[in-house]
Amino acid sequence: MEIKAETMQKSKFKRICVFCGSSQGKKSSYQDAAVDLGNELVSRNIDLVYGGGSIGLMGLVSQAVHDGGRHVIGVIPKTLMPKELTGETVGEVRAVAGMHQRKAEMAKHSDAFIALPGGYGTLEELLEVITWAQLGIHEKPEYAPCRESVTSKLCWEM
Ligand SMILES: C/C(=C\CNc1ncnc2c1ncn2[C@@H]1O[C@H](COP(=O)(O)O)[C@@H](O)[C@H]1O)CO
Repeated sequence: MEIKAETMQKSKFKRICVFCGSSQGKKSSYQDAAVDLGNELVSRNIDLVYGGGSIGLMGLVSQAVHDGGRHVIGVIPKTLMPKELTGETVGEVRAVAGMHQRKAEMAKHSDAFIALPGGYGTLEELLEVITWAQLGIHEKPEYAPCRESVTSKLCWEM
């Protein structure tokens, strides 16, 4: 299934959850995609929900959304804070007890999910929300970029 930007109405989503890597990845296009997506959310007046980390692609997308003046909610397990949070935090940080609560909290506060490049953690998070949709637990859409770069023309496929 492919959903083009033209079909995504500006006001359809208030908050989107972004799953992405805790590292920056091997290609600079991944980092570009994270910043571009952050800027795209800002241009559409969409707030961000994410895993709360300041490292990797998570750090880049959250910084872009925060810099653009949109609200950022980061949901992070207390035990992961020393590992995934370095330096200053952006936006609102919600500390939770564990990984399951993190995913539930991120899903609760989001109208849709987008996955950028990442590792096993990103894959796990995306697959979980897809399977929740399959089970009828939610009806929120999931998108993953169909290209390395999600620059001006947003083009998603799942
Ligand atoms: C549910 C549990 C383990 C399953 N593994 C993960 N579940 C949810 N999120 C995870 C898991 N492993 C890592 N993460 C987080 O994903 C983010 C991106 O990680 P990536 O590997 O760089 O893509 C990062 O915030 C990880 O913390 C435990 O019961």
